[in-house]
Formats: sequence, C-alpha cells, structure tokens
Amino acid sequence: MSTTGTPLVVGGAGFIGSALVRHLAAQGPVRVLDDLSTGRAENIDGVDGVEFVRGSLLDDDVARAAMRGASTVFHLATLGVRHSIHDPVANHEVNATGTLRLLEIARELGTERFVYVSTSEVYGTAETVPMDEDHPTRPHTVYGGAKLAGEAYTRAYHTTYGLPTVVIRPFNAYGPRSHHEGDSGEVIPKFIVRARNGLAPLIFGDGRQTRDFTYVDDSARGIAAAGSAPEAVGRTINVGSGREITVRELAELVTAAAGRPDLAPEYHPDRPGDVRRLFSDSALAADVLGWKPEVSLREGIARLLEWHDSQGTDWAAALSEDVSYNWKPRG
Ligand SMILES: Nc1nc2c(ncn2[C@@H]2O[C@H](COP(=O)(O)OP(=O)(O)O[C@H]3O[C@H](CO)[C@@H](O)[C@H](O)[C@@H]3O)[C@@H](O)[C@H]2O)c(=O)[nH]1
Repeated sequence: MSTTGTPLVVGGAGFIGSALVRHLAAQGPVRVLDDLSTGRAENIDGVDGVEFVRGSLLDDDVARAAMRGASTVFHLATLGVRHSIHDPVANHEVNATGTLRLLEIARELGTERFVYVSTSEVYGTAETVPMDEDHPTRPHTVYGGAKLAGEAYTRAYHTTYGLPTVVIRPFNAYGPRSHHEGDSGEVIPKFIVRARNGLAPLIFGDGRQTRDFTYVDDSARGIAAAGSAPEAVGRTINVGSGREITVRELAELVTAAAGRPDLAPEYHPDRPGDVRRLFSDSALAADVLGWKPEVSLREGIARLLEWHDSQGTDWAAALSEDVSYNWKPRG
C-alpha cells in the first residue's frame, strides 16, 4: 500500500480540527474533509498546503476518495450535545455510525493510523478526581453515548483487525475560532461576547460546576502527537490541562480580562445533561505522547481576546448570532 504521507483531518474546518490543521500544515500538506454543517471554511482559509474537500463522511464514496493515499486519519467530525438533545438518532448516525463507516474504509485501505477524537463527555460527571482513563464512563447525553460508541468501535478495529487506532479524549477546548454561537457554543466565548456587549455572564445552575479548560493549540498538539507516537496505538488518552475551575471563578476571570469586573453573573436553571465536575488526569498523555499543556487559562483568555481584536470582531453581530441552545444547522 503506497501512501503519500499526507494526513487527513475529517472535521478539519471545525474548532479543534482547524487548530490541528494549522499545526500539521506547518510540517507539510494536509487534506481536510468537512461538510461545513457546523464548521466554517474561513477557519482554514489562507493556511498554506491545505487541500479542502467538502462532503459528508456518511457518503462512503466521498470518504473513501478523501482517505485514499492518506497516511494518518484524524477524525474530529462531530455534531455536539445540543444537537443530540434535539435529534438523537441523527446524532448517533454521525457520531457512532459515521465513525464505524470511516473505520471500515480505513481497514479496506490499510490506513497507517486512525486517531479518533472523542470527548471528556463520555465520562459523565466525575466520581473521583482527577479523572484518569479508567474512570467509569457514564455519559449524561446521547452525544456522550454516541461518542462512546465511536470509541468502542475504534478500539474494536484495533483488537479485531489490528488497525493502528488511538482514541483521544479532549477536555473543554477554548481559544481562537471557538464558537460563541449555536450548538458548539462554549462558555468562555459566550462570556466574552456578553462582556464585550456590556452584558453579565449567564450561568446555568449554581456556577459551582467545574471544568478543565484546555487551550486549543495545546489540545491540537496532543492530537497531532497521537498520529505518530509509537506507544499510542491501541490506547485511550485524556488531553486536558489538569486544572479544575468553577464556572463562577471562570466568569470572574473572563470579565476581569475583558475589563468589565463590574459585571456580576446572572443565574439561570440547570441545563439538561450538564455534568457537575470534569477534571483530567493527563499523566498518560505525558508518558505516551510526551504531552504537557503549555498555556495557562489566564494567558489563553488573553490570547483569545487579542485574536478577536486582530479579527475586528463585530460584537453586536456576535451577540445576535448567539442562538443559545436552540440548535439549528447553518445555511
Ligand atoms: N465531513 C463531515 N463533517 C462533519 C459532519 N458532521 C459534522 N462535521 C464537521 O465536523 C466539525 C466538528 O467541529 P466542531 O463542531 O467545531 O467541534 P469542536 O468544537 O472542535 O469539538 C471537538 O472537541 C470537543 C472537545 O472539546 C469534543 O467534545 C467534540 O467531539 C469534538 O471532537 C465541523 O467542522 C463540522 O462541520 C459530517 O457528517 N461529515
């Protein structure tokens, strides 16, 4: 089987996907397959050496053509938590069945390595902290369940067929190109957009829930390392900063960084499916991938604000794009 050595990033126009594409493109050509259902072409516009293929991973012919000749396949295409609440069966179709279809094509083509980017949502809420990879997986949402099924298939293709696979579980990623709108909209970008509009951060629940926020370039470095580290094959590996922070503390950090420490949070009822606590033990990533987070939360938030300044973000428009949690596909 001859390969060009070109990596393929499925979901490469998404938030983490586009950070990974930038990282890989610094070393050589990269191919991207994305249907732009939630991703944006502009996330990878102007990155040298990127070959972009628009198409659905559920179309076997499209996926096979994109995967042919690719040495490593990084699979980050996904539809997220809110989508799964509104359309659970379609969510399973992309996250679970879609992953199985890609694995089957990888087996057929003899792909050298298949890296499945899962999510810390497979754990459900932390029962013990920090959470290593042996922590029970009791997802709260169909999204977490479907991603866990995708993981199980990925591991099974290693044990059954010897396909060299790796599963990565990123904890909450944030940074440039993060979504403030729609389904994948995350808490840090949402707080920033509100603060820039002079509005208080909205907190769902009591704000004592915790997360482990990881700067997206750190997440991307860990995922890239999974594509080459010899010891990674057959493993499931957390990529999280290993710092736990409450959403209340986060609101303070963001409003202070945005120059609006006067904006006290507004509290709203819990959202369905939200987990209480997430906090990564990333010792395995250090051992197997040689990975360590490099960017502190304070620094990462500052970089995200600088990135917005460099983009000249229209804050009023950004606020009106915030459809909060009424998921609908764009376009
Ligand atoms: N080709 C193809 N692409 C798809 C499909 N469905 C979705 N995509 C693309 O898959 C990408 C997913 O990217 P995002 O929605 O930006 O996800 P993310 O924020 O990077 O989330 C990732 O990290 C989370 C952890 O922080 C994970 O929870 C999540 O699963 C995902 O890997 C988007 O560009 C979207 O267009 C499909 O059927 N086919």
